Amino acid sequence: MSAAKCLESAEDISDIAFGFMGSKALFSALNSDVFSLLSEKTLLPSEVAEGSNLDTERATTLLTALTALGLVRRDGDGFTNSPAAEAFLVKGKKYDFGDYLRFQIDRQMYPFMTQLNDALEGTLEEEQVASYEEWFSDAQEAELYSQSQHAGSLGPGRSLAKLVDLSSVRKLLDIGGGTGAFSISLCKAYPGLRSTILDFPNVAEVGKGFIEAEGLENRITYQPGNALKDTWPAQADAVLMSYLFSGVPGASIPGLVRKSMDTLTPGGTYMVHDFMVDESREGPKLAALWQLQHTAFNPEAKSITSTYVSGLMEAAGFKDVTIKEMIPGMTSLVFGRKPA
Ligand SMILES: Nc1ncnc2c1ncn2[C@@H]1O[C@H](CSCC[C@H]([NH3+])C(=O)O)[C@@H](O)[C@H]1O
Repeated sequence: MSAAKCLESAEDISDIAFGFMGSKALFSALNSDVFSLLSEKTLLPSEVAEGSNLDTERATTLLTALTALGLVRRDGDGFTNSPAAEAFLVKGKKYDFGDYLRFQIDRQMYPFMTQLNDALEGTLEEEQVASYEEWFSDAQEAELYSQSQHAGSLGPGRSLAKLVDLSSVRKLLDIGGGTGAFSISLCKAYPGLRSTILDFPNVAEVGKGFIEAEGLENRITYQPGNALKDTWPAQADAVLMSYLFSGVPGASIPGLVRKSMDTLTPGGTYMVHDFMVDESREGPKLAALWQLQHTAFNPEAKSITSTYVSGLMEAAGFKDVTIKEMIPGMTSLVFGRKPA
């Protein structure tokens, strides 16, 4: 349960209202490679300017903002990375997620937020409503999104492999599986596993590259298509839907749960991973905000709770339905078993 913060002051409101300036400072610094330049050293603004596409005056302005945000810190006359920036924003570091922020968040999610008001009021123009199908019919958009999503999902895929025992599963169906990050992590953890990914054709093209790079092309294959319209591969002993519910119209979710029940072999496992808020609707904050973000381009999206998902699964006949937190403060996993 997340107890929501209850604000008292005007400054608290300003922090939210002006938060977008901080987001942009972070994205601009990533685009200009500032954190990589400052990695394990202290530089003057002129030296940052020299190593980037900034000039000294503007490098000073940006470094000052980054310092005020705590992403960077002063060190004598110069600037250096905070421990968080050093660990998570420097290119090539093990836990670097800078490209995910730069590509998916800054270039794709941020612009969608400018249409949130219209989305909430139901006045979005037809062409602003971006089902993933239309959005990803543009190969470049599909690539930009999927490349960064891939990096973000490999870790959660490893967590899933530990949370659910898939040792007796032979055939996984990864619906909306994207570039296969979950399938790759699960196949690495379970040598007897094979996966079929159902996703749009342009996503499949990007995914094939990742799968070949892992040498898993014999175990992970694509069936390109639309999960809401096209036939699914018959008979799987596990079905996974990770971040599918947040991208489809809310009204289609119950049908996806029932269809998973029909597709699974007896004893099969169904897993749903997504942004889910608590039943109390107090948070977690990032789950609630991500649901709002999805509404900006998919106004028919539903703000789901984990108990809504577990209820649908139980109504469809799933047993031993279990809820676990996956990405702390952000996503949940609900899984259950089809009776043998
Ligand atoms: N109707 C649909 N049919 C097939 N795939 C879809 C549909 N709607 C959304 N998707 C895909 O769902 C994915 C959401 S992103 C999540 C990718 C992956 N499951 C992961 O967790 O990393 C994108 O790759 C979309 O193309």
